Amino acid sequence: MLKQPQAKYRAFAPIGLKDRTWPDAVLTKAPIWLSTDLRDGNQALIEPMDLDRKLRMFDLLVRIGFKEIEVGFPAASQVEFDFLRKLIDEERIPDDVTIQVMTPAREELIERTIESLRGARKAIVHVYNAVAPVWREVVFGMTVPEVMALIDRSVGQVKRLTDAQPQTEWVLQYSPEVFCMAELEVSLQACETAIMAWGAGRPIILNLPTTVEVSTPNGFADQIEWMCRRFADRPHVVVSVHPHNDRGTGTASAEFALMAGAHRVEGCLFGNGERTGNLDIVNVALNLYVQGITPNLDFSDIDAIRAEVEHCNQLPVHPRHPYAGDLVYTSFSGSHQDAIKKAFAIRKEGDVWAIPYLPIDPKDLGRSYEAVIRVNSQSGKGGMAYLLESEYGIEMPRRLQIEFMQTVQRVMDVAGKELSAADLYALFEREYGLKTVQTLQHRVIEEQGDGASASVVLRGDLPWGDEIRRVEGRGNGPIDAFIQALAESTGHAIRVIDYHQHAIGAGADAQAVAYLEMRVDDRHTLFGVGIDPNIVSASLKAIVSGLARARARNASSAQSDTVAA
Ligand SMILES: CC(=O)SCCNC(=O)CCNC(=O)[C@H](O)C(C)(C)COP(=O)(O)OP(=O)(O)OC[C@H]1O[C@@H](n2cnc3c(N)ncnc32)[C@H](O)[C@@H]1OP(=O)(O)O
Ligand SMILES: CC(C)C(=O)C(=O)O
Repeated sequence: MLKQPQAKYRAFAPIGLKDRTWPDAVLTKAPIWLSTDLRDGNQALIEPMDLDRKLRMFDLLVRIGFKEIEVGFPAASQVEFDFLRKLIDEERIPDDVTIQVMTPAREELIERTIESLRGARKAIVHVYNAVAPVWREVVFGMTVPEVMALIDRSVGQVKRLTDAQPQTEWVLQYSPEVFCMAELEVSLQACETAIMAWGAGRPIILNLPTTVEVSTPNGFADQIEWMCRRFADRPHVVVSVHPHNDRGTGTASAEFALMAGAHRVEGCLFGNGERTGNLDIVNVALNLYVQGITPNLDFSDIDAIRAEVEHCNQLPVHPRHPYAGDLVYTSFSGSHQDAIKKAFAIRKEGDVWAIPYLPIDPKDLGRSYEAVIRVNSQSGKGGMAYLLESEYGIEMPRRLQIEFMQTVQRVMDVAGKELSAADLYALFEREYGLKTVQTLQHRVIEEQGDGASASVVLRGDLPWGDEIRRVEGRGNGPIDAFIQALAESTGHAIRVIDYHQHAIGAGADAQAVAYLEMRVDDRHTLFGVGIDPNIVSASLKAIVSGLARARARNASSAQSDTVAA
């Protein structure tokens, strides 16, 4: 790269619209959308769509709800021509959908284009020619008056030919190509020439492209506001924009242009198109949606739409693509997961959407919450707890989350890869001995005391190493009684610090899960977890689980003492 890029590149000269109003405008409704997937998108593919893929794309666009679809460049090739004929001859175009076709301002191509539309109910003929200085001078070798004469001649020809096919309802679209790099007066003159040649008062779309994006989006917005002012009082003129994405700001250009007064937006699904692509219509439409504006396009099953587009274009959509990528609803980082989990926990059906880090409810686009949180080495307890709760119904108390996360982190540091909900549950089962702690055969006998001092006696068979010990204890409840029994039988002193319990599942399959934080032998503070269909058994298992973990810690510290010695 150059140390002095100014020697090679020139900054975009601001147009200096001092009384601009667009920055204060607020979007309140969706624009008219035109999909150019079958034209600008198609012309940029490594392998342009064949007939079958074109038909699939057309049907998809209709299903999504596009009312204006640019179906191709019929003079460019036989496939394009045949595709258009198929749509018309087989009456595949719904009554509320208007097709658009594109042609350069060249006599023989205009003729074939109008010919290709014979029998169409309604059609937009899209004529374009470049108006910016470099194109005028280098590509066409034309002066400004010569460019205007070309427009006048070409649009005049379109008018004559379309007048001769009165069974079709015709609209002209004129695009001053590379509008964004042209002098505004020249673009205006080009548009006025097209209007006059078509017939003042007849419906016309003036389509203003950033054929190659060259400025920050505010520059484009100034240009659009300048143009819109000139057409403000002409109801038959629709001002359209056609942004590309060379600077990565196609979406912003479209949105600012709408704020600046444009009525219509052209683009492609997921931003396919020349070079860095056309404007991504899905992006702009869903940006409106999350502002509470109906976009008039339906992306309820965005994954199916994406798969169909990937098939037609033979190009993948990036996993981080706005709204549609595989990873865009997934949080890996701990603090994000924590915030999402907390917000989901208090959210009620019908609430306004206010989930941190998730600008849209994935369910509105047919995505599930399953992939919202994924756990890797960047994650914290919130994400881990969310997965265990959403997939296994485990509602860990906060201090247990902190404790178990240390185990998760140790495993993660070694494995270095993502842990699924199933991996986490397997780890949880192992850590708290959920499979190994056996059901304790027990009986609880309530003793009637003098009112305030009622107590219970618990008798049970405790699996202890290879033997089964008969234990008995008395306390103010089954947990207390069991702790007394354990102290007598095993010598371990246990004090319960905290206790949580809830049900998992419902009906006959319901299980109780108990989480007990305990102090064992005045040495270890830790949790035990027990799951059992019986509430008391779940608690007793939790105590055994905690005691087993404390004894394992004793054993491993004894081992390291031996090694150290
Ligand atoms: C910004 C855009 O996306 S514009 C859309 C561009 N899309 C396409 O080009 C896809 C389909 N195109 C094609 O199949 C072919 O290019 C065709 C059939 C249209 C024309 O093919 P060819 O006649 O071989 O010409 P070629 O492709 O080389 O185009 C260049 C010629 O067209 C002229 N031209 C380019 N754009 C225009 C225009 N809008 N109006 C009039 N003439 C134009 C050029 O000046 C050049 O003319 P020259 O040969 O006299 O110097
Ligand atoms: C609108 C047309 C001419 C176009 O595709 C462009 O300028 O990018």
